[in-house]
Amino acid sequence: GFLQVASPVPQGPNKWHEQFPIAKGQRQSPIDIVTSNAKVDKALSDNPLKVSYSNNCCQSVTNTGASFQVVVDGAGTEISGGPLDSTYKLVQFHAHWGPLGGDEGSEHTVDGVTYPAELHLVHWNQKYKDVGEAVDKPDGLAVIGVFFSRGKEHAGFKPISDLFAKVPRKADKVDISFNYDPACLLPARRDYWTYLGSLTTPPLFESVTWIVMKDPVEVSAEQLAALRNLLWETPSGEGQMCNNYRPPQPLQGRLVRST
Ligand SMILES: CCc1cc2c(cc1OS(N)(=O)=O)CC[C@@H]1[C@@H]2CC[C@]2(C)[C@@H](O)CC[C@@H]12
Ligand SMILES: [Zn+2]
Repeated sequence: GFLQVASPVPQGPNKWHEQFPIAKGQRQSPIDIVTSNAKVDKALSDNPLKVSYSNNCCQSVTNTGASFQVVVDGAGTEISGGPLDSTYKLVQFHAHWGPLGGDEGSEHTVDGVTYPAELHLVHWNQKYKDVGEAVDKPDGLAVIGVFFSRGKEHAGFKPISDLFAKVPRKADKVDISFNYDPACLLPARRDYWTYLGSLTTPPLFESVTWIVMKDPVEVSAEQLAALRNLLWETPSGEGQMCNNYRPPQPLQGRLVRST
């Protein structure tokens, strides 16, 4: 989890409730997905999740000080169907990861199992005028989570992971001049779990319909290591960005549905 230190470095997750009481809310994320408790919902397959991304939507990669973030021009980059009652537009994607070589780092866990990293593709509901209006509404956001496992190199992730060395410091930014279709980061099998949750860092708004893909995608140890080209503030000064994940939160009786 995040480091427990005095400001200016951000406070760790178990201190967030002091400034953001919603941290102890009824629909916080991430959660541990207990697969035996997930309920298969035919409605999810009757109206399949539709992912239609364009291949020139990615504008830039930036170091937010908490993750990398690929900023997307959402034009024509939308998802709908599945658990969603309207069209949601992609605005950014980022990830969370653990220590070098470790197996923790994902935010969601599956029957207590962690993955070395988790990608989040963040979308906002088109019924709102912009992401700023959508961000704190109960149906405002939809985030697709994809687990990264350590294995062979992910050719589709390489153009992005090669850019991390160019944005070492907070607010560093590099333009993406090549065509890139973020759908290449999704697993081939599109089965998922879905539940109502929240942002996983402050402001922790309870505005996210989570869609967590069941299958991880493989990335190489080098690609996981490239995440550490990103630097952030630590108590002893600048250090490699890692462990930027929130641990699982109480389910509070929520239902997790499954395709
Ligand atoms: C990394 C945590 C985070 C913050 C935010 C989002 C997504 C986030 O990651 S996560 N892990 O999917 O919850 C989506 C929308 C962002 C929000 C932070 C606050 C805003 C930037 C608002 O000011 C307008 C859009 C908002
Ligand atoms: Zn995230």
